[in-house]
Amino acid sequence: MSTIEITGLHKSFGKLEVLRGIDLRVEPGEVVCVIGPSGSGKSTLLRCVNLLEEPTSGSIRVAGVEVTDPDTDIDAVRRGIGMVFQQFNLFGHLTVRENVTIAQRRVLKRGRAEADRVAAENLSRVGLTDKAASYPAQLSGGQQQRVAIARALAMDPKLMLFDEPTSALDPELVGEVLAVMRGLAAEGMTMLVVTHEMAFAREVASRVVFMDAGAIVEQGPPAEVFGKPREARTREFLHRVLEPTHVSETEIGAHLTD
Ligand SMILES: Nc1ncnc2c1ncn2[C@@H]1O[C@H](COP(=O)(O)OP(=O)(O)OP(=O)(O)O)[C@@H](O)[C@H]1O
Repeated sequence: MSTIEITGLHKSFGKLEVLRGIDLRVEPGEVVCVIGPSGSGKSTLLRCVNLLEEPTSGSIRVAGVEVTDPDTDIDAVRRGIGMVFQQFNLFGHLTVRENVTIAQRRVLKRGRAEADRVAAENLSRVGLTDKAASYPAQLSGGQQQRVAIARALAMDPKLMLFDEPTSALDPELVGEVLAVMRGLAAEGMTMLVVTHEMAFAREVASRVVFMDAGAIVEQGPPAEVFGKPREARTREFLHRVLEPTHVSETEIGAHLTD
């Protein structure tokens, strides 16, 4: 049974058709990285998986449960999914430890001692044992995002969704978050990751999915998608994001005399 099975997914916002028939499966233990131009629908796809957006049509099964079925207990489905967003969304008035324990206590009804133990375990996993008593404002962006990952992990997710988790970070802090994600991938966590970090996708993904204009244009192992892209649109995108832009003097000249 696939962890995620998306079939014929369409999503429109008014007249704007953002997802135009997505078919995608994520198998247990896979790390699937979704890449593509800005506005191609990557975040919307991720948000449909746990019904943060309501699909216009199509089917989404998470661990065999149809999330679009009105009878599905969506909160129960969400409990099995760890979400990590671009923004860390930590509570500023709570310590790091409290940020990692609050949902465990309220949602999973764990007692304080058990929640603290799980928090300590997961803060250690993301390398932040010494920050448990700090407040978010005392941490760097990279550390705050690692707290957000520890918070998600503390809920024992079966699957994790990452929506551009490093986009809000200064470049020197990106590596520490990617290192934590790399560690999770190595542990066999099932991950669906929307990312602009091509090096991460290339090294860590079991499969790379290239989206453009609301559709999956091509997908495959990173060596194939990055090394020998089949579709012209994939090649153009990769050329644009991987190559430094060179504008020759002739091109500048041509532009000026237009
Ligand atoms: N709630 C919304 N209401 C209206 N339009 C929306 C909404 N959410 C997204 N869109 C539009 O849907 C399109 C796809 O957005 P989405 O965020 O999924 O793209 P993306 O590929 O993740 O882009 P980026 O890489 O820039 O984050 C965009 O044109 C966006 O403006």
